[in-house]
Amino acid sequence: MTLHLQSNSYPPPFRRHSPVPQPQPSYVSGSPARKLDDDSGTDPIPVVDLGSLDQGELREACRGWGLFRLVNHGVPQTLLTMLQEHVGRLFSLPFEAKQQGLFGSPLSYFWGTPALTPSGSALGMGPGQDRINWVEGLNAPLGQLSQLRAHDPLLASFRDLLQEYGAHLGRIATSLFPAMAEDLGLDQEQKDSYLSESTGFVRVYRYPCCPTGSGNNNWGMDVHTDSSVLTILCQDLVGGLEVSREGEWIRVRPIPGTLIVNLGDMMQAISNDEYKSAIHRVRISERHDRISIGYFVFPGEGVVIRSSNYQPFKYSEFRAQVQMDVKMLGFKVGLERFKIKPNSDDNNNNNNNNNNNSKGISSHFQG
Ligand SMILES: O=C(O)CCC(=O)C(=O)O
Ligand SMILES: [Fe+2]
Repeated sequence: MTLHLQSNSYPPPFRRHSPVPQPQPSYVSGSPARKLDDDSGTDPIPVVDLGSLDQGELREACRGWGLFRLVNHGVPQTLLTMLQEHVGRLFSLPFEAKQQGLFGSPLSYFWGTPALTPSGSALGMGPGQDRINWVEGLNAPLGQLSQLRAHDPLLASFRDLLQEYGAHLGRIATSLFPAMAEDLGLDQEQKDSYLSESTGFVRVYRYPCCPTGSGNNNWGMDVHTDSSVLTILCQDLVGGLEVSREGEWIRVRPIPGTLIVNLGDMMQAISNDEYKSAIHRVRISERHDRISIGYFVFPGEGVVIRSSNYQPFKYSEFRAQVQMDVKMLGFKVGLERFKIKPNSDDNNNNNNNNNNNSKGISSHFQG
């Protein structure tokens, strides 16, 4: 009975590939760690300690990687564990119920692609996008969570956990950003407006396992950059996140109790390309479903980003352009659309139609 229910929890294309699901690995730190993705226990990902922020380390990580591991972040381990377990329970509910709006506004359920419209529904696939991503998710705008009519205790406790988690992540983002702004020499107005806690949202994901893993060029999430200023990820022990560095794919190993911060496109633009928007992807596990929780934060509503490599633009314009590209071309062109190109008409005109040859690496986006 339980197994029957669990296998029906998957979106149909994932079912025939999903063997009897394996038990979810526990996220509990301090318990004998099941290092599912690990053989050596270390990786080269830079570490930043939020408890005693070292400007030099932060600077190196932002300039060289666009991604780092955050320790001493102050989010209680019990909260991380409870949220992970809760997310696992929500995704094990029957697929049809999830698809038919079981969770209710402002939560929205999606699968097959992380590219969503601003209201949170999956964006239709464009011409080049015939492959689905092996993922299902729930989008949760933190500012609207109080509107959630939690008729079910499972939903009510999910909302409470998300609110508590969101407050912590807002604290982390607003502690990290001023240090980055300082390093970049931003003025006070830019420091105050380029990251706005009120824009934060959370996405929770389940990546179903697949016996062939990513062997058939099937990805949990295809190679992409995030559109955010900052993204902060909490992953379980299954692993699969990979970041590109100097042309090499590097595994971002799951280490209990740590979070992963990655810089998004808005941060790259704000920094005039001094910082990198991390290019990353998610590999599918052959044996275990994977749960992860992403927090995304953006510039304030209506704020114009100014930097010498880019035309002045608002995040809302960037997002609209990305949506159009994904729909029309099947992939995200991203920052290239807004880049000022020397000796091109773009400098005198708008450049929105001129970059169809510059295929972005990203097929997906957040926002
Ligand atoms: O699940 C992960 O580890 C990464 C998710 C991700 O890249 C995204 O949501 O943009
Ligand atoms: Fe991402």
